[in-house]
Amino acid sequence: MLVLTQGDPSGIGPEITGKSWHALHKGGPAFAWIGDPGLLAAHAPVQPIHDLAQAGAVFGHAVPVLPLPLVAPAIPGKPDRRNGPAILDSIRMGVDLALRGQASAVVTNPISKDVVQSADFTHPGHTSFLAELCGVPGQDVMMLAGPSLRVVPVTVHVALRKALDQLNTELIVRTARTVARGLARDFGLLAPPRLTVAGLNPHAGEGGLMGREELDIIIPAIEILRAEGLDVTGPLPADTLFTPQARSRYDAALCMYHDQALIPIKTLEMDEGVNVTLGLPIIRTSPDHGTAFDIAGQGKADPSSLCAALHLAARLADNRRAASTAHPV
Ligand SMILES: NC(=O)C1=CN([C@@H]2O[C@H](COP(=O)(O)OP(=O)(O)OC[C@H]3O[C@@H](n4cnc5c(N)ncnc54)[C@H](O)[C@@H]3O)[C@@H](O)[C@H]2O)C=CC1
Ligand SMILES: NCC(=O)COP(=O)(O)O
Repeated sequence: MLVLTQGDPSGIGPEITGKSWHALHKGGPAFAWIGDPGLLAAHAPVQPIHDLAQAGAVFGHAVPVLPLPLVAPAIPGKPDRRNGPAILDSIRMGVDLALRGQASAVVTNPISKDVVQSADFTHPGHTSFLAELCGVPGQDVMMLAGPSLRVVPVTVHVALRKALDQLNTELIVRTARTVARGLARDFGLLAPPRLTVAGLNPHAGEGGLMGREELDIIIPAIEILRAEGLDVTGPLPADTLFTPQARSRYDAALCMYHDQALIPIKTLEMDEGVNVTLGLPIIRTSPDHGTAFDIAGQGKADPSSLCAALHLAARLADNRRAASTAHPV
């Protein structure tokens, strides 16, 4: 059974959850929602449950809901910081159920990073928060996966200036190892994963003429990874890395900063793109888009990416279970 967090209650999460249930309630994958039942009731039939084990019997006729009431009314398009703790509690509860083996995976609805910030919560999104909750801080890797492209931002939610300072050989090596393992174990790639690494500078630095990061940081990382037996190409100029021909030559592209990775996947596969967190002891996926406050409450939200996230979570969980049965740790 998958668990789905409520996300920001003023965004499109409730609407796309209801639409996803309508699309999936006959054939699955089945999920239980962790949130305020009243929030979802406008979009689908709901049935509160007290134990996740009850969810399977409910999913065919209603969304099973593990109730987590909001403190402030959820007004579409008008996020309210008072609901921040409930948004975070939904994520905590989902992770806890997955860590205890009761949920097969956690799927998260979008949150506004800004709305949940407080003295106690300074994560720039789910990804590093999930790693902390799972007891593996710093081991999280963000991947955006679609039918024809998988991208991994090596530096993530940080100002571009700071991203350049954060980039180092060790970070690229560590990220690539996690990606290779995730592709083999969770995505079930049968052949050794083919990774490619984007350059940072125009024309991948043009031999140092347009920047030295390729020579000083990226090439040394690629050499370490190749010495470990990984299939890694690069650094390749980012401007031609996402053409159809180029995409056919790799299983995942490591990108040096957030937008280098997310612009191509959202342009090519906004509807089917899924955000996956690698490096965790649990499976977590999410739609690739955000809270879409601008259209919340208008009935216009497209549930495709959430449906894709639910399908992918179920597939990754099956693959990981099969891999752990074949190679018990
Ligand atoms: N996984 C997560 O929790 C994510 C959260 N965010 C957060 O979401 C908030 C808004 O971010 P934006 O950059 O505005 O991105 P956004 O993805 O929320 O919206 C960008 C544009 O795409 C449209 N859009 C997004 N999803 C759609 C859907 N399912 N159906 C139809 N149209 C859709 C929106 O209406 C908007 O015009 C920010 O606070 C950001 O941090 C952004 C990405 C992922
Ligand atoms: N740009 C991706 C994004 O904002 C999702 O981040 P996270 O909440 O999954 O860490």
